[in-house]
Amino acid sequence: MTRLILASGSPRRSQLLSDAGYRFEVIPPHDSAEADAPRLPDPTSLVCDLARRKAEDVVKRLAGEPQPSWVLAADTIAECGGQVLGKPDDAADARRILEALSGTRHSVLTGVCLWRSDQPAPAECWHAESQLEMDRLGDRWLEDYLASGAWEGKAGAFGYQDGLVFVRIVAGSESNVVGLPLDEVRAMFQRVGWNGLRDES
Ligand SMILES: Cc1cn([C@H]2C[C@H](O)[C@@H](COP(=O)(O)OP(=O)(O)OP(=O)(O)O)O2)c(=O)[nH]c1=O
Repeated sequence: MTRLILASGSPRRSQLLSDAGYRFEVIPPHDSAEADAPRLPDPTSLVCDLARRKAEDVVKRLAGEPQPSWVLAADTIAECGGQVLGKPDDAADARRILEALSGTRHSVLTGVCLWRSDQPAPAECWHAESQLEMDRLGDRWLEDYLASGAWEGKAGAFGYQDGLVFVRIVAGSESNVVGLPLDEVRAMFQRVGWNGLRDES
């Protein structure tokens, strides 16, 4: 069985893939994988490009391995009114992002890339999108949320998995919002003929 490498340092992505029953190893991409990426204006192109760069970083590190591996990478952003909102740099940036999302309908997009480490190019590179709506955030609530630090490491400065009552999904999947669209990932594995479920022989 060809092994699967999750090229991600995101605990949420590891949890989603593990809860879906897949056997995999984790090799986080280097930060440099994204460092020189162009800030593409189109959100779809941006998340696909970043997912590809993350996968490519790990594929290159596997070059000397005797057996090929499947490498899976992803990138998630929020998008509101054409503005791309990624992970906040600090509390002030988290405030800026949440104030932009407050009281709006917005999207969360995840780009996914699957690359076999002995191949010169990815087997799959695509994106999934979910639509969400967020209540208008009160100042007091916003101060408390910013002080909690729950925004750290999360695109859009919120974690849908945290059971937040102020944001709802109106279209698309929850797993896509949290960082890995599982239905599409499952279909992708079938297309490339990989079935690395833990309970398979
Ligand atoms: C919108 C949203 C994002 N997120 C997280 C998923 C991702 O971890 C993160 C988006 O940042 P990413 O840059 O996509 O991923 P990452 O830096 O966390 O990890 P890596 O690049 O190594 O794969 O935001 C949530 O946990 N909940 C949410 O509701």
